[in-house]
Amino acid sequence: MTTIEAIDAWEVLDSRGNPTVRARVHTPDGSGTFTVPAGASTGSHEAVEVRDGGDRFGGLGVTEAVEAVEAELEPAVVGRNVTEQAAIDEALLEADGTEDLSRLGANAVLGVSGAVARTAAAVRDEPLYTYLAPEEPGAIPRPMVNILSGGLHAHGGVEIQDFLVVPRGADTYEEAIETVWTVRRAVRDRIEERGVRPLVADEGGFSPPMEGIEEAFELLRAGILDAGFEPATDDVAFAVDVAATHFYDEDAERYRLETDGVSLDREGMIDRVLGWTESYPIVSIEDPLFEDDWAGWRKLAGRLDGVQLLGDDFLVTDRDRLGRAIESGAASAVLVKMNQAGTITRTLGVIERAQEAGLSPVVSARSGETCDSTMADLAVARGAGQLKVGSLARSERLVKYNRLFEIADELGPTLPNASDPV
Ligand SMILES: O=C(O)[C@@H](CO)OP(=O)(O)O
Ligand SMILES: [Mg+2]
Repeated sequence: MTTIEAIDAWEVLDSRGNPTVRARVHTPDGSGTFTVPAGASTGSHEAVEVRDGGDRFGGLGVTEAVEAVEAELEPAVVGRNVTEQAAIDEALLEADGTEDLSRLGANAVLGVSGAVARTAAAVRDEPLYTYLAPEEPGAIPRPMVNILSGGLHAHGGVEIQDFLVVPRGADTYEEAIETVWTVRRAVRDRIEERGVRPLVADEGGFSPPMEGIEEAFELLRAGILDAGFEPATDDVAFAVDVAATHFYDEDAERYRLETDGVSLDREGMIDRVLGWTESYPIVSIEDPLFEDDWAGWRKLAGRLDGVQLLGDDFLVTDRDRLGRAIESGAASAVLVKMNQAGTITRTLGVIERAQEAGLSPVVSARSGETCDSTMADLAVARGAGQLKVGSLARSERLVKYNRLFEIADELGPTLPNASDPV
């Protein structure tokens, strides 16, 4: 048994330059650190991060969350065996006392929970991806990689948040990354040819001016062809994170797609999404409808054929919402973000529940990231099959992609079968 002796926490900065929580767990046999990411296009049902308000860092400071780690969470876990992740996470939830972790903050709680997992793996002298595995770890996940960005991540531009590519024709991780790198380079060249600077958004995707949403899809298609691949579901496919909640006008019940000059009701939005899937080789579509439109999601699920319907703001890595989606058939995949759940144990529970029910878990980063690679190990440990980290640029993204190169070297580079049901 290795007991937790102490926990430290600091306010550090994330990839947007915003304050976030870093925690370190100390034991006699070693220590481990975890740094918490933060979303911009957050779902309203996710676990709540605590920010200070007031003048410090424009109200975004996390001193209260940092203090909560040392004042309330440390006493709740000191003396416990560091490998008892589930019991420790339960104690953290009890110390907070709210379902959404809004008292002490999901950023405080996850900081400790993540650092406990990392410390336990270090103490056992094993990689995190085997420590977090039930028995054997799974394969390297197939990445879906952001090429073009819009919505809240681009601070203007198209409303659709992520246009991604999925290297479905690649058999190995290395081949997948090289494929996407080539496509990204080709898209960058096309943007430059238009006399526009290829500046990147929060997740490293390009965000050139667009006259319509179709133009973004066409740019992806052209980049794939320029790179020598086929824009096709079995070669280089498309994925989209619509993040529709963030351009939905709840009062008017309309989706305002200003880039296309339209304002759509639910039926109109469903038809538009289906139109995209008919025109382009889309294999995965995330948050195409408002986060609380359960009836709309069910309807769309019934009309999509062979396209993964992925819930992010809709399911918020929450067991209950996932359970409801499974029962009602409202989604076929769940995005998994540790800080939406708030603890490692809750996150693992969501992955397990999804896998039992035949839904695909897609392990995801946040738009405000840190150079913490835990999510890469988590995805491998649980055989999640798919991973969404952002673009092949910016170090907070690359640390995850590069961690997978290391793991691939140890475990073998083969990706899960691309023809598995999406
Ligand atoms: O919507 C998403 O899937 C994520 C990552 O792309 O964004 P954010 O972290 O801002 O919620
Ligand atoms: Mg999303």
